[in-house]
Amino acid sequence: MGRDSRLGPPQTLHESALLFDAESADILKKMVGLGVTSGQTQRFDLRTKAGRGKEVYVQVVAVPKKNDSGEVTGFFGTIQDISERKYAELALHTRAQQQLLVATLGRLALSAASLDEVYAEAVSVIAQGLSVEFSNVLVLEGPQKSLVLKAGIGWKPGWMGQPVGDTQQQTHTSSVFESHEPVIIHDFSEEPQFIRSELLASHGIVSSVDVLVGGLEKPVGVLGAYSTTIRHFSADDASFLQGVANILSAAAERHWTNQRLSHMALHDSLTDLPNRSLLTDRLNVALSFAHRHNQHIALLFLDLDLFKHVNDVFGHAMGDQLLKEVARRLSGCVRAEDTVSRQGGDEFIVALTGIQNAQAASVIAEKILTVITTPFILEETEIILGVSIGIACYPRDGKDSETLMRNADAAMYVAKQLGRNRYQFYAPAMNMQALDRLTLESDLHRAIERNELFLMYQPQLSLSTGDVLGLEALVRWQNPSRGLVSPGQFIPIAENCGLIVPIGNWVLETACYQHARWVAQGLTTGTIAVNISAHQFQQTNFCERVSDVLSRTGLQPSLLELEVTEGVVMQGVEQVLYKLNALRELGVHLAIDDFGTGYSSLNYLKQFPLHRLKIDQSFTQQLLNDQQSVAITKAIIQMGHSLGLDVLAEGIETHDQAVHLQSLGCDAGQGFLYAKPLSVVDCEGYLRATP
Ligand SMILES: Nc1nc2c(ncn2[C@@H]2O[C@@H]3COP(=O)(O)O[C@H]4[C@@H](O)[C@H](n5cnc6c(=O)[nH]c(N)nc65)O[C@@H]4COP(=O)(O)O[C@H]3[C@H]2O)c(=O)[nH]1
Repeated sequence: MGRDSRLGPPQTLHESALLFDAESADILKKMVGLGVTSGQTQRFDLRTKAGRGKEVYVQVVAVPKKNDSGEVTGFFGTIQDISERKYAELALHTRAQQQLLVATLGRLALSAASLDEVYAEAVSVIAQGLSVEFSNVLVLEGPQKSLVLKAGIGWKPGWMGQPVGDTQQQTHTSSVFESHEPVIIHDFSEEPQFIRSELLASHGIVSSVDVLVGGLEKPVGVLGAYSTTIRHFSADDASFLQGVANILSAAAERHWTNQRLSHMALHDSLTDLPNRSLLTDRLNVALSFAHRHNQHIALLFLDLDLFKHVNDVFGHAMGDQLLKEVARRLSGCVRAEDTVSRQGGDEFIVALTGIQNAQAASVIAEKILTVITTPFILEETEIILGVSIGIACYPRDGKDSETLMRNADAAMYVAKQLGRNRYQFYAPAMNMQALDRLTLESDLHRAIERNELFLMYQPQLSLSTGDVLGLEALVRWQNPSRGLVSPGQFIPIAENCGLIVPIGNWVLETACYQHARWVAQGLTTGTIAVNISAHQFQQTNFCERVSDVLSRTGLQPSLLELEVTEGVVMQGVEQVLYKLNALRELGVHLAIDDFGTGYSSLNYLKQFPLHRLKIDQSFTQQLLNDQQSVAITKAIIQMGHSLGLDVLAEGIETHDQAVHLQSLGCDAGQGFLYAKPLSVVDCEGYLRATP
């Protein structure tokens, strides 16, 4: 203050005013003036600067001295230092303000649409709460763990969104990451151990306080307040800042959790590809865009061929790995704006947007066929896959996502029917086929109870002696409105809808019963072969059922031959082996049907207790004009013999085929050359006529 205290108490208003700075002196004079006119005692607080700039608060009480006529002639009074109380009051006020700010930020953090909004509010809260010119939120981003200026107050334009450092540099922020404690710097020039970042240096920052914005798995970043003049940030300042940081870390966690949840809701958890609902969303957006801009969209429905075998033979873990790899390869076939999605199982949908014409889709389909048929190497095992692709195009094949998906699916089904590993564009007739499939399925449900199924029997002969070695039972369905339906038509449908089990059981029982009768009549000593489908074979009580049928029909077990396809025995080798052994114990014969068309591994075949390999009729029929078929047939016969098995060729239609097969060493045959599948009556006649 501007008066020497050795002079004693001030005697005049002027002397009193010298105690204060100009602003407070002015207030003093005004208040005393008010006392003169009102004649009232004046009581007021003044703030002024003491030595070294420290602020001092005083309370002034000025009591007017009056003469006999009541006029104010002077003042006496007191000036009391109330700084301590005032500072305490101010601190309380600041805390209350800060709490209010934190509470407001907390509320905003709950309702904000984005994290950026919360960050922006946080820096303004810091600036207000600590009365600083500079504040910021630095967020850790990217693999390099850069600290990016996400929000700030006071910084020059151009810095926002920029990386301003990382956790590796020896700065005060890296120290925050290391210690997880607030770092307060009163004066950077006195803390040479910290490199001042370019951001701080270019703004002339002298003092700082920084705290960590923590996170459950990793820190979010740092929050800081800065001053260009020396400022002694207190522990209270740091704890206010930490309060703000805690709100940010909770908001960031909540934001990431929401992001994760919505990602999970829209993506397939195994491959991370978009799922059906994200695909539908994107497709709807793309459809309205294509509508406005006269563009085409193609939807490719993909189903992996024989993927189930991979799961069965190599296990689900390998199946999962394979699906991930398939997803990766598919994503590599399309542009970023296209969508590859997994529908579940081994089904994928690829949506190609903004294509010039429908034919452009065939280029991608070819690409997909190439990448999927390129062998996959997983855990040193080579796996070969195929894929059937159905293509539906907007606007030609459908105007909405649902129709396009349905039609692409129908086209995929046709691609599968046509022999797999190919693509097929949708045609309106395909939906009729799908409808037909459905009505066929519902008719098939009633086929057994309405006695519409019956069996035909096809003789199997020794190629060298011409003796009848046995018969193969082949099911037929005589439907009143459809007429005679071939098994090629209804067996795959029965397999898909589970009806194959009751149908298969009926066939087994009927064939065994019929054969036992023929044996009893002395008409045959050969076997009866019955086709067993995968579902039937997989039933846990399959062996008991066979044994039960044998004892009920009285058929000798060695006269029953069960024909299973390669696919059936390649499903879960351990279990199959157990079942096949149990069947052998019963005394039943086992044959592998359609051999050469599947994926048998010789290693497994060696372990199975088999009696016969049946060469698929496709090889027999190509025998005379295709060298490759000759080579395969020869190899199958040699392999069968080396495993001690009997080999039978299916579909022999000509004498030349029979001679050729015999020359290759084939043991037995069946086909139209000898006899077509025969009704019970015709078969009886055939057996009687055969010596
Ligand atoms: N082109 C030609 N074909 C010949 C010749 N000789 C026989 N075939 C036909 O070839 C098929 C042989 O049966 P598959 O390979 O077991 O193939 C069977 C079998 O996989 C399945 N199937 C038939 N009956 C049953 C059954 O009771 N249960 C199960 N699960 N499947 C059955 O349906 C398939 C087709 O049966 P089908 O239509 O009866 O057709 C039979 C038979 O009629 C020939 O010389 N030339």
